[in-house]
Parts: sequence; C-alpha cells; structure tokens
Amino acid sequence: MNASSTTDTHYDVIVIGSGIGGLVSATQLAAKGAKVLVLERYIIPGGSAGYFEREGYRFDVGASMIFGFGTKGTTNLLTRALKAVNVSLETIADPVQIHYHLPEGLDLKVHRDYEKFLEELTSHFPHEREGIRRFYDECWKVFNCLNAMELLSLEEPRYLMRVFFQHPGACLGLLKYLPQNAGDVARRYISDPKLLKFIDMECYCWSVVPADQTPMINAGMVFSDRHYGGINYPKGGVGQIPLKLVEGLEKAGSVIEYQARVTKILLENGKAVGVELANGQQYRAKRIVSNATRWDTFEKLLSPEIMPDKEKRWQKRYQKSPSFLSLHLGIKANVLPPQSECHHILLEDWQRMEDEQGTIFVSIPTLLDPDLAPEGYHIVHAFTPSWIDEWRGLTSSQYQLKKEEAAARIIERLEQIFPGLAKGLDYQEVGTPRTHRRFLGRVDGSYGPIPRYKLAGLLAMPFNRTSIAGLYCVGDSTFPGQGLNAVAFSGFACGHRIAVDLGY
Ligand SMILES: NC(=O)c1ccc[n+]([C@@H]2O[C@H](COP(=O)([O-])OP(=O)(O)OC[C@H]3O[C@@H](n4cnc5c(N)ncnc54)[C@H](O)[C@@H]3O)[C@@H](O)[C@H]2O)c1
Ligand SMILES: CC(C)=CCC/C(C)=C/C=C/C(C)=C/C=C/C(C)=C/C=C/C=C(C)/C=C/C=C(C)/C=C/C=C(\C)CCC=C(C)C
Repeated sequence: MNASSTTDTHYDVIVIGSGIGGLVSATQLAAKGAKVLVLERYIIPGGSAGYFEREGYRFDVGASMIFGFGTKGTTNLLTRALKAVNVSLETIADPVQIHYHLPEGLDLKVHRDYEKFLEELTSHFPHEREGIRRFYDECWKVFNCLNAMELLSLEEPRYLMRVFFQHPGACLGLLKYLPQNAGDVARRYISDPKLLKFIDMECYCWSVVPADQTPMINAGMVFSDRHYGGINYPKGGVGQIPLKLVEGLEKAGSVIEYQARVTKILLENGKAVGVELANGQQYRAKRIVSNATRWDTFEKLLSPEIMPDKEKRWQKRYQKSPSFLSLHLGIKANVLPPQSECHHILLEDWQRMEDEQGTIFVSIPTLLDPDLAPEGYHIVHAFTPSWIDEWRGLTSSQYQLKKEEAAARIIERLEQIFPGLAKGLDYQEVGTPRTHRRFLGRVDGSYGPIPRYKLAGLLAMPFNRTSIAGLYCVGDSTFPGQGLNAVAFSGFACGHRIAVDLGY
C-alpha cells in the first residue's frame, strides 16, 4: 500500500475498534441498511471481550461475568444486539454470581435466587434484616424502570418524548436516580459499618470505585439483573460474542478489516470526514465513531491542541482507572474443591480493597463450559487491579522477574481458597497493565474512566455525540460506563443517534 492512498468505496459510517461497544453500534447501523466499515487494530474482534488460545486452553482476555444475556425484558442488550443481525449464542446459566471471601470471616454467595441471597446476607447481619431488603429492593426500582422501556439514544428528542408518553412513571423514576450514587442510598437504610463495607465491595468489584462514587442507575442494573436475567456464560467462551456480531455484520452487508490501526481522524473545516491507518491508507465516511477510549481519541487520534473544552472538563471530572495484573492459569481439575463456584472475590483486609493488587477476582469458566480446557483440567483467570506506573522503566529481565514474583504472591493468597493450587499448575501466563495497553490499545491499559471525586451519579457521563461534528464516541468512556451490557447500551444509543442523523 503506498503512503496516503484513499479508497473510493463509499461508507456511511466508519467505526474505529471492534470492542462490544463498537460492534453493537456497527451492527445496529448495518441492520438498518447503512454501509459500515469497522477498523480493528488486532487480529480478532472483541477488545476486552476477546480471547486467546494456548496449549488446548481458550482464555477470555477480560470480561467473564456477563450481564445482559437473559431472555426477557428490555435490558438483555447482548441477546438483543445479536438478534438484531439474526445471530444467537447458546448460554450457560451461572447459579451463583460471586462467592465472596472477605475479611473477618465474611464468606457468602450471591445466589441467582434473590431471596436466597438476601437470606444468606442477613444471616451475617441479622440486625440489618430490614435495611438489607430495603436497599436491594430500591435497586429493583431502578431496574424495573429500565426494564420497562426500549433502550435507545437519550440524545434523540423524539425517542425521549415517545418513551415519556409510553412510560411516564419509569422515566420520572430514572430522572430521580440519574444524579444519585449507590452509597447514599445504602446509608439511608443500613448503618452497620461492616455491612457498608460489603456494599462498597459489591460496587467496587465491577465499578472499581466504592459505593459512594458508583452511580445508582448502574448499581440498579447490576444488583437486579443478576437475579432477573442472571449471569450467563456464552458456550465456547466470551470471544464468541464478538465473533457472532461480526458474522451478523457481514451478513448484513458491512465490512470489518483486521490489523487496521487507525492513527488519525481526518478533519475538514472542523468536521470528521475520515480516518488514516498506520500504513497510510485513508478511508472516508459520512460519520466516524471511535470505540477507543476518550483519552486515546482526543489525545492520540486527534491533536491534543484542538481538544474541545467539553473534553477538558470531562478529564477534570474523570480519571483513568487502574488496569489489571492477570494470571491465566491451567490447573489440574482435582485442585478445585467439590461444588466450587465460577466467580470468587478474595480480600483479607478491608483497608486494602482499593490498593494496588489488593482485591483478587477469580473466574473459572470451565466450571460452566468444560470444553475450554483439555479434559481433566480447568482454567483459572485471577486478576487484581494494578497501575501502569508499577510496571514502567524496567529492563526486560526485571519485568519478567517482577511478573513472576507478583504471580507467586497471588497464587500463595489463592491457596486460602484452593489449597494445592501451586502444585496443580499446568500452564501459566501473566499479563500486566503493559499487556493490556499493547493488546487492547487502551491508554495505560486502563479498565475505563472513574470519577476523580464524588460526582452526581451518571449526570456527568457524556453521551455519544462529541463537540466535533461528524465524530461520535462509543464504549466505556460514554454513558453509562464500564461493563459489556453497559457498552452494549452505548452501542445501541450511538447506532440509533447516527441512524436518525443519516435519515435511516
Ligand atoms: N464483565 C467483565 O468481567 C469485564 C472484564 C473486563 C472488561 N470488561 C468490559 O469491557 C468493556 C470494554 O468495551 P469497549 O467496547 O469500550 O472497548 P474495548 O476496549 O473492549 O474495545 C476497543 C477495541 O478498539 C480497538 N482499537 C483501539 N484503538 C484502535 C485504533 N486506533 N485503531 C483500530 N482499532 C482500535 C481495540 O483493539 C479493541 O478491540 C469495558 O467497559 C469493561 O468494563 C468487562
Ligand atoms: C424523558 C425523560 C423526562 C427522562 C428520561 C430519563 C431516561 C429515559 C433515562 C434513561 C436512562 C437509561 C436508559 C440508562 C441506561 C443505563 C444502563 C443500560 C446501564 C447499564 C449498566 C450496566 C453495568 C454498569 C454493568 C456492569 C458490569 C460490569 C462492569 C461487570 C464487571 C465485572 C467484573 C469486572 C467482574 C469480575 C469479578 C469476578 C471475576 C469475581
């Protein structure tokens, strides 16, 4: 390819990146008849929902606890995104969302069955029986509002009017919760400090911030959908979701190109009109969507000198969350105690919940889908928050050594739940924030934006349109934030807004 050649193919929309946010937006548009080009820098689609294969194991890169895959209501956005392009996936129901192993012997499971979960939590805090029920019941109020209506772009006034007339009570309910955080709601009903710490952990394990900074809308989704649609694992691994979406995208007549790293968003008279790849190839389209993070979009794909004031304000409110240190392990099946659960969280000291390598998350997807590992073996994906600064400035041998030491420490801690883990190891691969940055193209390997200080719920989170005409953002740096179901919502909303703009 010669430098700076432009293809003549006419596209309605170019999507930079094939994370779930990018793919849902692309497939929504393709299903409506738009011609979409998705440009993905890596060799397979999915971003954080991707996978890799080693020695007979198929590991999920990141996402493993999947919301939004139920069969009823309107909040099952992954099921709906696949259906929109006439594809589907078999899923396996997880009977327990998380088995918590927390300080001071707080050992409990979040059962799919709501009442069973409340009973188990109440058995640890009998004096808070009423408060527990009132807090989680209030989360259901948020969920029931969302689950009553079609979920599309909040930037489309005609849609807003329509849903308001169809569901006035649900809309007013959501308006009430939009500026609220889960911590404030929890403190209205609960006063036991240890139980409030548990609520912090319930939020932290997916929002990466304590309850005080976790938007109530998101808490309502997570704390209710796990009992409504449930946590469901796609057969064949999480990587099947993007693969199926790509199948649907192509069937609908649109295109994805791999190893196509966008280095520049092209502007003409201040309007986004195309993109340039690392190999000099240029593509043009009527609308450009970035599924890269906002920092990557406005500091790398566009010149930071022209950063719109709105983005500067956003950066003052939100910062990059830490990345993760990830251990992808293959282990002998007999290491796992009988009846082990798929997802675990381990923390030994409440003070360390938010620390570098404090909380450990564990996912054992082979308990749901044994085909992901050779017979007689399991996959253990253990990950813990880690900042890129911990991993900068090391020589290659120092980096290797630091990885091995960190992995050994995590395995030693995990021995508390899985005695014999170290002896049962068959395969080990360690990923650091540098790995996440390299393979996911995410600035500092970050998991996404988190509030710098306590904000008013979701009010400060931007929708899909940006201050640059023709340029939209999708994915976890847009409303409502991190999570596959959350970025799927962002994809639905982005696709809807562009479809209206283009007259589809
Ligand atoms: N449920 C879980 O267990 C779990 C775990 C980890 C992550 N997640 C979620 O996954 C979500 C991520 O979804 P997303 O849609 O925002 O994004 P993503 O980061 O998954 O995908 C972005 C995609 O864009 C590509 N890309 C980036 N820059 C590019 C460029 N310049 N040119 C071409 N391609 C480029 C990347 O390779 C990647 O495929 C996060 O919100 C996170 O919460 C969930
Ligand atoms: C009209 C008027 C007047 C008004 C209007 C109002 C309205 C309508 C509003 C609306 C709103 C909306 C629609 C909203 C939406 C939202 C949503 C969709 C949300 C979602 C969310 C979700 C989420 C957040 C999810 C998440 C998840 C996650 C993150 C996960 C993760 C996980 C992990 C990391 C885990 C791990 C662990 C272990 C392994 C243990």
